[in-house]
Amino acid sequence: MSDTQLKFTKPATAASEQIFTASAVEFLNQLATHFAGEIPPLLAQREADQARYDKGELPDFDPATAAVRDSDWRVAEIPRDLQKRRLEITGPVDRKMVINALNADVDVFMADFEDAQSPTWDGLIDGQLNLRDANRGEISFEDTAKGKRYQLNENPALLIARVRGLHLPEKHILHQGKPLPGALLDFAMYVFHNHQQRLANGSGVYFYLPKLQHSREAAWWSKVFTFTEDYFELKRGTIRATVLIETLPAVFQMHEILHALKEHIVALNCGRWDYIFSYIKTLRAHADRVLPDRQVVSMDKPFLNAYSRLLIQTCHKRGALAMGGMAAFIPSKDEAENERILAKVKADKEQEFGNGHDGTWIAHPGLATTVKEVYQRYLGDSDNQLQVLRENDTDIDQALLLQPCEGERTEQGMRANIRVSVQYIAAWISGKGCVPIYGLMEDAATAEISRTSIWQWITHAQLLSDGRTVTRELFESMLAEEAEVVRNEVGETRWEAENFAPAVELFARLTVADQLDDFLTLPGYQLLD
Ligand SMILES: CC(=O)SCCNC(=O)CCNC(=O)[C@H](O)C(C)(C)COP(=O)(O)OP(=O)(O)OC[C@H]1O[C@@H](n2cnc3c(N)ncnc32)[C@H](O)[C@@H]1OP(=O)(O)O
Ligand SMILES: O=CC(=O)O
Ligand SMILES: [Mg+2]
Repeated sequence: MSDTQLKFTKPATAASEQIFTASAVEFLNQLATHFAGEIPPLLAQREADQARYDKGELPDFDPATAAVRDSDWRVAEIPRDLQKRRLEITGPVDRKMVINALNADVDVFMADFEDAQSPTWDGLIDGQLNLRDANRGEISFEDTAKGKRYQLNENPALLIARVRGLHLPEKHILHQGKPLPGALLDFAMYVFHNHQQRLANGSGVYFYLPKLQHSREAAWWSKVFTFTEDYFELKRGTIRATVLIETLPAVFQMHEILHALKEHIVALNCGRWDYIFSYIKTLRAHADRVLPDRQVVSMDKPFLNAYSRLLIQTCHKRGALAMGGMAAFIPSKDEAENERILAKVKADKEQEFGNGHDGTWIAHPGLATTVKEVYQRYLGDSDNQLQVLRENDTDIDQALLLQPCEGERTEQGMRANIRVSVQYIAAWISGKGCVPIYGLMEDAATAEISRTSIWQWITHAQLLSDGRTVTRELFESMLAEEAEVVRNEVGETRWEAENFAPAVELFARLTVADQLDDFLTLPGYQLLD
């Protein structure tokens, strides 16, 4: 410990001392020393790729790795407890949510340090403690206001932790004077505090990896996993990953990503919301591929259905599971409205299981029964649909994956994007990474679609359905009006206490900028903690 190159910028607390023990810090220091320095070049490569797309090139399959796509190989065998993942609930890592999710009628709980989690220092530490306690079966929670006690039921769901993306720094720990990559921190502490318990439970240490853009990033994770297994003298493959295919460049790299991680990977997942965001971001300079209203961009659109089918074809050929994604609807207390919501969720999940996905996501336990009925019809007694090979899907090429999405751009759609962006950014910089807004689950990925859509409409001077051109001035006048709408909706007390004014300011700045900011969470992070 004495030669650690890590410096903590926050004073220790009773909670942080349980996570940052001397041996945990030593492991983190080792990981950072070996691997943190490789992240800036990986991020620089993303920028270099983007510069080519900005000059007119389009993402495509890489001819240099044709041999990986064309040759025969399979990923390592999927561990028994990861073969049945028909329904997964996701949620941030706060204590009540963790217990409710593990008790839900689902196979897996994806505990999220990413899209659904605003990375406050205290929230991250609590999250690690909550997952440690959950793995030990020792988690409980007392809601004194409601007089309700929460504890784990028998046979809780299987826990998979999602770490932050490679772009997000952790400013409260410096390594050699620079912020540590957030992903390394989340990964290191989760492995350190849980590997023994999870092995004792007869399982392994399981992760979701978000927002990869290229197989070189998967190769980096493979090295991190291998190093970690050697460090703790764990059998190769104790650590297993599910990789989200949720960036446009990554859809052209799926075989390569599976190959780079083939000793550790078990599945790919259609992270549809970030994928749509990435479509906007990657093709920001392409005026012929501007997306319509967010509500129109659903998974039955040809470019998104092709993405789902190609992911299934790729995974099943390689012996990996193909997970579906998140329908963002959440239940309503209004009965008629709830019926409409459940019908939409059902239709969405029908398409996924009909395509051949092995499982899917829900954001709320109230959707479990509806989705269960769907997967039971497709899977019967089977754990998964690995036998669905989609070999006849020869139509999926670059043109289809990038096909422009038809649909209107409306004033109503633009105003909804504004209100959602303001409310989500306010929540995020107040420490809440996932919130219900107008009947939808909004998290970092869905909110990114709202704010980048408007940037794209302004940048490419799009026409609204009423004939008006979207300009900065139009946006600014709508923002002033919609901010007032939100202010009336949330009330003066919340407006003042929950960072709505800084949210409006940040959102306005990002939306009228000449250059598109890659992630709202990067400038947002400067306002956090
Ligand atoms: C694009 C992507 O990356 S998707 C993945 C990331 N996003 C997510 O994980 C979203 C997870 N979902 C959520 O965070 C929540 O459902 C929200 C914020 C959208 C809505 O939460 P709430 O406002 O609490 O909903 P609501 O009041 O209907 O909740 C009812 C109960 O269900 C529980 N609940 C709701 N969602 C979840 C969940 N995902 N996991 C576990 N429990 C949940 C609540 O804790 C509450 O429990 P209680 O009755 O014991 O108090
Ligand atoms: O992480 C999931 C997504 O849809 O984004
Ligand atoms: Mg995502």
